[in-house]
Amino acid sequence: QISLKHGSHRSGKRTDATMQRWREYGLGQFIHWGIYSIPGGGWDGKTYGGAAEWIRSWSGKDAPNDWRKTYDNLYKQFNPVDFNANKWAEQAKNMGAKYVIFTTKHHDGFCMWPSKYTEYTIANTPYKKDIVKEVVDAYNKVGIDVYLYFSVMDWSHQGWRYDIKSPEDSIAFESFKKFTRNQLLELLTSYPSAKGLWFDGTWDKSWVKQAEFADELETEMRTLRPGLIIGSRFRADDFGKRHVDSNGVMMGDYEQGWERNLPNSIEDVHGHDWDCVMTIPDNQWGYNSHWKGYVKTPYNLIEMLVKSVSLSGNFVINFGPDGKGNIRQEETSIAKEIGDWMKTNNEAIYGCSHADMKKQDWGYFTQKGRKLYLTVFNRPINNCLNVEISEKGVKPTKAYFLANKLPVAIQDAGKNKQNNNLYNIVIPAKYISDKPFVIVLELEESQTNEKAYQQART
Ligand SMILES: Cc1ccc([C@@H]2N[C@@H](C)[C@@H](O)[C@H]2O)cc1
Repeated sequence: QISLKHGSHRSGKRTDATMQRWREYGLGQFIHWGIYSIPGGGWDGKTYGGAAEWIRSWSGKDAPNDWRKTYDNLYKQFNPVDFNANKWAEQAKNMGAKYVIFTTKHHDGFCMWPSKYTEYTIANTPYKKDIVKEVVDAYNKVGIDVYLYFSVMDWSHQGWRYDIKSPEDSIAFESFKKFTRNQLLELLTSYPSAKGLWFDGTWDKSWVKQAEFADELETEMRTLRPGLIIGSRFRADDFGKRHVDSNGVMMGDYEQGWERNLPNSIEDVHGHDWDCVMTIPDNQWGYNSHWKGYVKTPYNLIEMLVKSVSLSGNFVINFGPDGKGNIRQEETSIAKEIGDWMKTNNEAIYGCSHADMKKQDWGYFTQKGRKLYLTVFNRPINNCLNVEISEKGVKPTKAYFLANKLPVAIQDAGKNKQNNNLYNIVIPAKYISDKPFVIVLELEESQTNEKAYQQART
């Protein structure tokens, strides 16, 4: 055990109601929207390869000439006339999202709210209005909780440094730390209904060296907003360790490392709360006019959602509106397909978590109380869903389609070598589905188990 002043201040999951609400979300929406959405990954008719929200950092042959100057003046033309936060919120509601993570400030430093601490904000654009407020109000109105994405790394600020290598650097970075604290407190006081902060841009050596400052700032924010939810990506410990401290204990309230990635087993989760944030194309968060490579289908995303919940995590799908405030057609149709699926099957998602069941090839288990939800992606040729119950004295008593409650047969398939009970859940051959479907399996303590309990009691 290494003694740490600025490591994790809590081991194990948070047990308060606010965190339980977070745990039950299942599905979230990420929105990356900012000045980078105007170029959309290209300029002067030429498109570039990297992630569109990083276009300010491109240079040389990878960017138009005189690019930095052009980029830093883009805000003067930012006027998203098609933006309608209520339309976005409605679409997210219909998709089945329970929370949204919205980019208040990405790495380029442009603020989508009228921050008092810099001129580089929405207030100084033709649009003028407070976009963060419009998003917070519209999403809250339809019952979707709002989380604010904030990039600590801020390329536009004079005091930002990648590393601190000289007295000048440390003086400059002190001004940057003050600025960062001011903006975070400003966000928390301006948008009191925001439930949490989703931090990014915290890998720079300069920031990793700020264990004490970041720890005190996190405490200050949690004091200002009791119940505030902050992930593992905000700060580093005394020795620069991030996400988990030098004793291997996670910092923050949930693991934020699953970016464009998913755990493969419950062991990978290490008992933490976690979210996976996922792009629809391979690796574009901000609007890119030319999606290159594979674009995930609604069913790829639904499988990732069900897999996330089956491993007790939340799944967050990213949308990148364009410079005029439109959500692109590909994202709209994906939101619709997922929403249609969720309307029928959301009972297998909301409030569900990992079931201590052996993973089967046909799909995933999620669980809520004594109900198991079997979401089938790979229907077996013989229509038998194998289920193996290791918990002694527990047996399935009822099985039915979630969609229409029609019963499904349960076959006792004996025991395996490990003496676990095997069952086949038999899908009627005539049942046809071109979409993943859910079967509910109700479990009960079997009589033998209760009898044993009775004997023990007399
Ligand atoms: C190497 C790398 C740094 C930052 C990112 C940012 N995190 C995502 C949530 C997006 O904001 C992306 O720009 C992605 C990859």
